[in-house]
Amino acid sequence: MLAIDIKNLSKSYKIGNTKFSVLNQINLEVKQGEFVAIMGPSGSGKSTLLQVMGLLDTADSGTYRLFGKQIEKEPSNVLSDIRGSMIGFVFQQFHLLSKSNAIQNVCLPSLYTEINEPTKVAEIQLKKVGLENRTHHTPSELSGGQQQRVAIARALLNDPPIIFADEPTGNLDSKSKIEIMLELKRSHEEGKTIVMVTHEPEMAEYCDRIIHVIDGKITNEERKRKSREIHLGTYNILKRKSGWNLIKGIIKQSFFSLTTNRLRTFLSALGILFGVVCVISVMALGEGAKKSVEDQFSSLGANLVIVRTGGMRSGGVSMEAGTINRLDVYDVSAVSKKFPEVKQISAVVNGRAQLVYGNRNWNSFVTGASFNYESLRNLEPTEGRFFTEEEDNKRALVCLIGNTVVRELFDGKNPVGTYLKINRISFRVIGQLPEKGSTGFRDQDDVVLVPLNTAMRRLLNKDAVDNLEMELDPNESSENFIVSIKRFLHERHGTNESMGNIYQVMSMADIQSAVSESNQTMSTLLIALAIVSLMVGGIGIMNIMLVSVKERTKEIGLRKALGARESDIRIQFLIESTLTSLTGGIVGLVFGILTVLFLQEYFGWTIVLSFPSIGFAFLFSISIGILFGWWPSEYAAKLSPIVALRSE
Ligand SMILES: Nc1ncnc2c1ncn2[C@@H]1O[C@H](COP(=O)(O)OP(=O)(O)OP(=O)(O)O)[C@@H](O)[C@H]1O
Repeated sequence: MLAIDIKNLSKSYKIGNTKFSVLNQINLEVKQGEFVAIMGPSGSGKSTLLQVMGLLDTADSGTYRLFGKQIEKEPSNVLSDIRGSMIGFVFQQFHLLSKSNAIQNVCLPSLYTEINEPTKVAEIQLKKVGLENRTHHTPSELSGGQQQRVAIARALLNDPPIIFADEPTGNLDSKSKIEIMLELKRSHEEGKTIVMVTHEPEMAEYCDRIIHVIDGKITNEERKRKSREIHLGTYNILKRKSGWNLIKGIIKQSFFSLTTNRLRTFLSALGILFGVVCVISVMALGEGAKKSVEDQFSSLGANLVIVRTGGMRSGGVSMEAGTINRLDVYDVSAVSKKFPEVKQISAVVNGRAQLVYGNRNWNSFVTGASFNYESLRNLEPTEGRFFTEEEDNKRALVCLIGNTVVRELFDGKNPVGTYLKINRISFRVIGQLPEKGSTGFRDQDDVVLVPLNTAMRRLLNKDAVDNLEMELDPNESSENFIVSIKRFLHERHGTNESMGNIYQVMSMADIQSAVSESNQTMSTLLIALAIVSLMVGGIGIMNIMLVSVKERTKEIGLRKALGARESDIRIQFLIESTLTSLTGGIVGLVFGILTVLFLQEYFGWTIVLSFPSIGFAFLFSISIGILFGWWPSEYAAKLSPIVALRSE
């Protein structure tokens, strides 16, 4: 069986609309075990012929059998597998990976082809080429001759039956040229078929046979010596690596490539990092805002509805809310009777008063309400007790005070049992109200609470009440209730809608859902912005990946020459972009959590860090890596091996 059997092979290159014929009806036979040199003037087509024979390029017409296997119609994956298992390449420019050391470079083919104990084989090959003391040197730490010897060791790793060498001595000094030729000769003596392109007659002298090519045609042949006849029979093709074994190797390579280019990796991960910090913070703040709104409203009381007297038009003049009080204490029983859905109700009066304790003064807000105000407004005292119905009926001089008043007048000490002057009247403090916080425009803890009748008759001198506050059955629609109660109050007080918005009714549940809705809109908007920033980060990754593909085009060509399939290259670049965005995602996650904790600690903002938001940011960053890495990976995968190897 012939090693190479070429019949009527032609190839042309197209530049613009013009076709240039490079190989013209080539017929060539190379026996197993031959050492053949191809010579000819520059531009005659020697390298093109070698590349077609090495399956790095394809011919336009003609037939080609390599060790009996018909090549022309094979798909690119099969060609990759044949290159990986049957062919060794030695190039003029060595094509070593600059960041990998000698042993790593020699082992590279084992990434794609199943080779037994590749490191051991690599060490043996490096020893054979006299580099046993240079195994951990990178190409920049080796001479040109030594680099080419590493490349020869690499070409021999998979023990291929044939080696294609394109000007292997072209870049070397005369001493190194001889060393390299001796290495090739040794391989030849070990049974390899070698086809070498050279323009140096001295180098061709090492070969058995010289083929002269001029203008894409074989013009003549010279036989230097008789070749040893070798018959390998059917060559036992090495298997391509597959499954986890293959992926594991590619992941290792990706890690290596990312860690040897740390700055580039860091810069491309930066966009994702900021994006994830934004997503985490915005989601935590959004959830926090939602929670604080819920807390605020639940502290106001369950399903609370407040009726207050609004403005009224008098002779065409609109008057301010609360100008005319039409509500009275009798409305309480009337409403309870009329509306069974009202579970409890209290009349409320408000005013301001001067408080004096010892030599301290404080102007505060006074509220008068019924004894059931405790359950209506969730006001269970933190110290002492609430006033009773009896105390309300007797207009007792007792009060409960809010936290701000306790702080201003009592230095935060328990005030229960002391006497406090409210508008010069002495009241006994019977309880301290729970903390309610600020609603934004009013400090709800700056308050003194007294029984309704005490407030109306002894403190504020009011006949009318300011508000009716009630708890509505949660199963009732507050919308219908608001309409009914307004109508009822108009009827009771002889007023009507045309007189103005006399009764203003607020349902806390409605207000809460309105506030939550606007919060939701705000956080959706912010999340959208954060996602846009992640996208921008993704575009950053894509740009850097594209630059990286361009920069590493030769490396891609080399990997393909050594047996990498399109899918292997695609996976490698996809893993690189995904690992980059994942790194950004993980670091962003840590910074995001720290940012959120910082905001909570120093600004006192309510923050809710939820696992779904962390998971979302994490998964999103991986997806960005895959999404934006796809195009550069596809571009790299589709590069033709020879175009990639020849790129500048
Ligand atoms: N990708 C390409 N596109 C267009 N023309 C090409 C391409 N590659 C090679 N050529 C042309 O094909 C011809 C043969 O090139 P090839 O590299 O095979 O020649 P060679 O004999 O090896 O030359 P040298 O000894 O200078 O390397 C040259 O004229 C070259 O310009």
